[in-house]
Amino acid sequence: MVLKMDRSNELFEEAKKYLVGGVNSPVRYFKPYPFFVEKAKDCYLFDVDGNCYIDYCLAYGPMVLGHANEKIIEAVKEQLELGSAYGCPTEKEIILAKEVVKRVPCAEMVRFVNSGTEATMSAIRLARGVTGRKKIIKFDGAYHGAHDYVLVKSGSGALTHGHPNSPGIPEETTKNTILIPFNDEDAVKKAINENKDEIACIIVEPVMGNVGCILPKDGYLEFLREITEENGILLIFDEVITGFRLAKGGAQEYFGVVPDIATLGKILGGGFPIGAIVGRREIMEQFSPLGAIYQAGTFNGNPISITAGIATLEQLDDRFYKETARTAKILADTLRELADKYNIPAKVYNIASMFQIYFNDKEVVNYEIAKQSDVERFMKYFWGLLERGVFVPPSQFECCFTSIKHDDEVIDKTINAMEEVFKSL
Ligand SMILES: Cc1ncc(COP(=O)(O)O)c(CN[C@@H](CN)CCC(=O)O)c1O
Repeated sequence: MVLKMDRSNELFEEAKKYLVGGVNSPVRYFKPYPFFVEKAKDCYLFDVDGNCYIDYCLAYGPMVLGHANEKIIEAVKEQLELGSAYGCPTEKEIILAKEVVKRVPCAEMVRFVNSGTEATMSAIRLARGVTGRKKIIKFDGAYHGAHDYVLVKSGSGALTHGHPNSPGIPEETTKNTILIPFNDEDAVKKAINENKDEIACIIVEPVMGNVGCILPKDGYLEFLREITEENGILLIFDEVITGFRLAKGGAQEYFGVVPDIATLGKILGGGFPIGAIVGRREIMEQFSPLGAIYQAGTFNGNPISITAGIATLEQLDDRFYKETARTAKILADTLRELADKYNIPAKVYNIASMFQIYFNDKEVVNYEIAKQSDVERFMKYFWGLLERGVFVPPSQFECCFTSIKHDDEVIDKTINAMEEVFKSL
């Protein structure tokens, strides 16, 4: 079965002349060339060759209400008539900030920015400014956006395309970034003991969504909370993926562990650019203009993203969380059953609406093990699904997501496609 992709191929040839790799974000690039999207609605993407795909990528996470959500469109259309950027504060920023504070356990105050990258970059600066310490701990394979502090042993596209350590970052910067394996308590203790009183923060994805889907071991997040408190280290939960996805209050609510600072993005913008840093008042008030730690942005809190965010959060009700978790579990269980039925070594992980399969016979508890997965077999799985109208992110080191629009009929179609693919894996 071969997909008709002639127009995408033409566009790709044209795109490559002006856009590096024909794309504006490396994760969107896959060989021989990506499909180009014409439009999207609910759980579907429609490409320029007339192909329709059930979408489990959801633009790498934001589109949990489905594409072109009517209430978001209506709210944003109304706002567009009132203007799109004022350079002045608005009431809507208060409204959304209050909604975030209501949901996110560690949030007493909010600073809106325009991407997860800006959020984690500013959160790390905040931690360093507040503690007066230079060093940070991040975990092998974690991806916290594309900035200098964290592009070391990074996941997501950095790992997919073979450059987890990006060139162009001075050693003077990265020497302050301590790398350790996820889910390894001794490694944390050792790093802290070897860098006594020098570590400003530990930044962690509570569930690692950028090397596939790696869950924290029981008690691991609680352990991080305790050991950071004991050592005057600020704990940052990077909830750009897990925020508002695992629960209304994200991973903090789901696991019952409250960090000092959290970073948010993706879902919060309802399909428009957004990021946020949240935390306790005495920490957040050290940001400019009250404090000296500078953080700023032309489009910070812009009326369009804020409007979309308000319209999004109000739709994330109990049914949303129950349904998206149910469908993700059905698909994860299906993948487990198919791997057994066709005798293919695989491990499948799911939590709330997140799931991913690793073609690996070991339990995937960290980056090193994830990297041993059979990525060639994964891409065969990817193409097999795509040819059957199902789009998962084109990398073993990304995560799949369900939306509220992935109903039982869509799930059944997906299961049929998965069954067909496993026959020839
Ligand atoms: C946990 C986490 N933290 C920060 C970021 C950076 O957010 P953005 O700058 O892409 O909005 C991300 C971004 N995720 C990737 C995909 N896994 C974004 C996709 C892309 O780079 O195009 C993230 O997952």
